[in-house]
Amino acid sequence: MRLMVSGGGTGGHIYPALALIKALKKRDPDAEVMYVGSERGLESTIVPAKGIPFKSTRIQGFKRSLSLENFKTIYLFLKSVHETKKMIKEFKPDVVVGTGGYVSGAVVYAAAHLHVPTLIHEQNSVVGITNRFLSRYVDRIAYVFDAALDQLPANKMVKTGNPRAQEAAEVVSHFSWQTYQLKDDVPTLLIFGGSQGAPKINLATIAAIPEFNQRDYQVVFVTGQKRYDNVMDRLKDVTVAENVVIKPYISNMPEVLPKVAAIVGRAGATSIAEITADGIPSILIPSPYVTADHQTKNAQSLATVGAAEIIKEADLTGETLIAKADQLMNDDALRQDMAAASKQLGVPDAADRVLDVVLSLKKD
Ligand SMILES: CC(=O)N[C@H]1[C@@H](OP(=O)(O)OP(=O)(O)OC[C@H]2O[C@@H](n3ccc(=O)[nH]c3=O)[C@H](O)[C@@H]2O)O[C@H](CO)[C@@H](O)[C@@H]1O
Repeated sequence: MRLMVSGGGTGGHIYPALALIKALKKRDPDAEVMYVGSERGLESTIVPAKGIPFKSTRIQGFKRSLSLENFKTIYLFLKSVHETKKMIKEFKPDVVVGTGGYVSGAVVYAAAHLHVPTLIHEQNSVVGITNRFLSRYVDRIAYVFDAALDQLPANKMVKTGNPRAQEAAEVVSHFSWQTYQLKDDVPTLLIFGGSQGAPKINLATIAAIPEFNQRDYQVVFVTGQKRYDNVMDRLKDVTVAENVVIKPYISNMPEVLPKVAAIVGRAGATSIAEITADGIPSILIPSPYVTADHQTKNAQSLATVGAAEIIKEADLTGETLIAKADQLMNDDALRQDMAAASKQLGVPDAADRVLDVVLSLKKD
C-alpha cells in the first residue's frame, strides 16, 4: 500500500492524519507513506519530527474580504496543484487522503485530476471551506458529526469518527507528572487553548494563578508555542507556586491525557475526539472566531449529555475560571459522572474505520 496524506495549518488537521498513518503501519508494516504539507504550517515541524517522509508546498488561505492577496492565493493554489501533481506522479500513491486545511485542497484536487482514488476526512460539525470545495471531486468522505451530513454529497459519506480518538484510546501511558516536577497522586487540571493556544484563555489563567497557587490540586497551563514568552512576561512579578506548571506545548499529548483529572480548553474537533476517547471531564470555552461558530456546536454535543461544562468566551475571567475549576476538581463524584458520560461519546476504533475505507478504495 502506498498512501499519500495531506492536512495542515493547525494541529486539529494534522493529528488525525498522523493517527491514520499509525493505524496503517500497524496493519501493514511495509506500507509506504508520504505526507504533503504547507511550508509554514505546524505540520512542517510536527511531521518530520515523527520520522514520516514529508514534502512541502507553498500555499495560503483566502481572505474573507475582497483583496488583492486573493489573486496571490489563487496563483499559489494553481502552482501548488502543479507541484503536487509531480509529487503524485513520482510517489505513485494507491490512495490520497486529505484531512483539511488549505494544503490538502491542492493535493487532493491534484490527485483527483490524475484519477488517483481520494478520501477526505471532515472532523467538524460545520464543513470547512477546503472540504466543501473538494467534496465534488473526491471518491469518499469520512465524517464524525451527523450535522455534517446535509452539507456534503450523501452518496460519498461514511461515518468513522476521528482517527486521533483511537490513538488516544490505545496508548499505554507510562507518563509521570514527575517529569514536570509534579506529584502523581494529586489530581491534575490541564489547561490549553487548542494547538496554538488561545489569548483569552491565557489571560484568564494568568488572572487565576494566585488562586490556583493555593489549591490542593495541580494545574498544568499550556500557553501555545508562540504565546509562551508573552505569558511569562506577564507573570514576571507573579508568584507561581509548586503545584502550577507552565509549558509552551505538549508534544506527547496521548501519553499525558490519561493522567489528567480534568481539562479546560477550546472545543476543537480533534481535542474533543481525544477527550471523549479517554473519557475526561472538561470545561470547554468554544472559540467564537471559527466558521459558523462550530466549536459551540462541538461543545454542546458534550454538554447536553453531562460530559462537559461550557463557559462562553465573553464570560471568561479569572473568577469564572476558578469557580468552575474548583467545582470540578473538588468533587470526585461529579468528575466520575462526567468522565463516564464523556467516554460514551468516544469512538475508540475510528482510525481503523477510516483505514477500512482507504483500503477499499485501492485499485487491484
Ligand atoms: C482556531 C481554529 O481554527 N481551530 C480549529 C482547529 O483547531 P486546533 O488545531 O486547535 O485543533 P483541535 O483542538 O481540534 O486539536 C488540537 C490538537 O493539538 C493537540 N495539542 C494541543 C496542544 C498541545 O500542547 N499539544 C498538542 O498536541 C491536541 O491534543 C489535539 O490533538 O482545527 C479543529 C479540527 O479541524 C477545529 O475543530 C478547530 O475549530
